[in-house]
Formats: sequence, structure tokens, C-alpha cells
Amino acid sequence: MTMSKEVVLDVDGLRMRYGTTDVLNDVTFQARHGEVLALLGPNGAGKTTTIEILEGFRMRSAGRVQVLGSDPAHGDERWRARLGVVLQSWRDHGKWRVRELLAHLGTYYASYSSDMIQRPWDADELIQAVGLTEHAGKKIKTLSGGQRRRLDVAIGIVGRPELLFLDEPTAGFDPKARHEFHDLVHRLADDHETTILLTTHDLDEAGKLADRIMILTGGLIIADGSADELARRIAGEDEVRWTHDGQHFVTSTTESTEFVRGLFSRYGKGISELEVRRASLEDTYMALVRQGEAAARESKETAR
Ligand SMILES: Nc1ncnc2c1ncn2[C@@H]1O[C@H](COP(=O)(O)OP(=O)(O)OP(=O)(O)O)[C@@H](O)[C@H]1O
Repeated sequence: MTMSKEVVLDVDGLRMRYGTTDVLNDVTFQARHGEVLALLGPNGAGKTTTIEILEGFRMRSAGRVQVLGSDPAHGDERWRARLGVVLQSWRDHGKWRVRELLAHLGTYYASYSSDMIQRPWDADELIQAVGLTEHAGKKIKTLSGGQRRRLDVAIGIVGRPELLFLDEPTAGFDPKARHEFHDLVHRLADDHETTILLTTHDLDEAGKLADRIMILTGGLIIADGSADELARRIAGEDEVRWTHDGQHFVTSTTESTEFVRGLFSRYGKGISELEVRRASLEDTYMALVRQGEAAARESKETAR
């Protein structure tokens, strides 16, 4: 097996119960070295819970979890140094300056440097990579929300992690910052072969960044694949609109080309304002979540 095929995240039958409420019922997936995975799901689906379990911040109720070859419930400092985590905004140390803080946090990783991976990331190079060069000397409390979020990302990657967790990384970013962040994620994955698991509610972002999209709902991963693979799972989603004899029509079909050919052979020039809209990732996502929720309801009723 080559390095690029190495499994770095291996989750099998993960369960999480808060009190009497089951949040994760049977979450199973793997991620391989250098892959970018997006975890999507409605509010409260358990995305943060899943990520926190993988990071070793939360104890699971059941299931097998291996992260970089270790069980996160028993991960040691050496293991932790190989992970990068971007959670909530860095609120402490408001009086620290950007470069100062990153250089300071970087010292923690120095003893975990290896021939393969030089740790930490040089503070100025890192500051440039996240687009904070102009603000390197500023106190953290004077940064804008978006600049702080960039700093959060820098803090998450200062140790040159092999595996990076990003929980809603671009919340609060303006379009330019979002674009630059997407470039950074591509560079981390392509140049540094960082494996990345991110959560987002932005489907466009998931489509752009992720090799694979996983949809979590009803305590299960109900879909796992590239944006195209997920779209192919949802049949009948192309929407065809047209006008005939002054009347507007709309229909959904899996065979839009065939359908349009039929329309023209029947009505010829009588057809106008023809529009074919292919399923967007949002349509696919909504359809898959609806299916997942219906299946979860059904299995609850059967269990009663
Ligand atoms: N410490 C806790 N104790 C009890 N219930 C919790 C706890 N943390 C989360 N939950 C519940 O678990 C469920 C999943 O929460 P989680 O934050 O993992 O979801 P999420 O998918 O990240 O949601 P969002 O998209 O809103 O961020 C929610 O119903 C939440 O209320």
C-alpha cells in the first residue's frame, strides 16, 4: 500500500448518546491520506460531536475509532501534535500580537519535528499563507472578525498537522477571504498532503473544496461520495420549463434530453422559453436529507 492510500481516519459504528438522546447511531467512514472531506448535515445532526470525538475532546458511547492509527480516547501528546484543530474563535490572549502568539504556539511543536515534517511552520511564512501579513504586529483584540478567523486557521496549522479538523472555518468570511481560504485548503491538501475534515453549511464551499462529501442526518452518514456521485444518486431532478400556446409548463425528469426531443417533435416551433435546470448540489443535499429523515422516522416507528 502506498503512502497516498494510507487510512488516517477510520470510524466504525460510532455511537454517541447525550443522556437519553441518541445523537450518533452508527457513523461509519474512512478517510485516506491527503483527502479533503466535507461533513454536511442539518443543525443539530451531530457534526461537531463527531469532530470532537475524533479530536479526542469528547468520549464516545460506543464504536471503533482510529485517528492516525490511535484511539483518540487515549491519544498522547505526540499524537496530538500531528493534529490541527480549528474550533471557535481564539478569544483569549487579546493583548498578544499575531506574530508573537503564532511564534509562541509554534514552540510547542518543535520537539515533534521530523525529517519528513519540519515543525513548526515559520511564523512569517504562515502569516503570509493566511493573508495576515499586514496585521502581523497587531494585537489580537484589534483584529476584525474575518481576520480573527484567519488567525484561528493559522493557530490550527502552525504545527503542520497531518490531519486538520475545520469546524465551519469560513463562517463570517467575506467573499475575498473565502476565496483565499479555499486556495489555502487546496495548497494544504495538494502541496502538504494534509488530510482535512471540515464541516460547513455552505454547499458551494463543500463542492469546491471536498473530494468527498458526507451527509450526516438521523445519526447516520446517509451519503458519501463526490458531488457528482451524490447528484447521480438523486434521480428525476432535472427541471424542464417551457411555454406552449402562451401557457407555462414545468416538469421534472431524469431524461431531460429525451424529453426535450419529444417536445420538439410534437410541437416544433410552438415551443418557446425552454429552460433545462440540472440538479444543483443544494437540490441533491435537500433530497438526500429528506430521504434520510424519512428513513430515520420509519425505523423509529418500527422499533416502537
Ligand atoms: N454536551 C452536550 N450535552 C447534551 N446534548 C448535547 C451536547 N452537545 C451537543 N448536544 C446535542 O447533540 C446534538 C448534536 O449537536 P452538534 O453540536 O454535534 O450538532 P451539529 O451538527 O454540529 O449542529 P450545528 O450545525 O447546529 O452546528 C444537538 O441536538 C445538541 O443539542
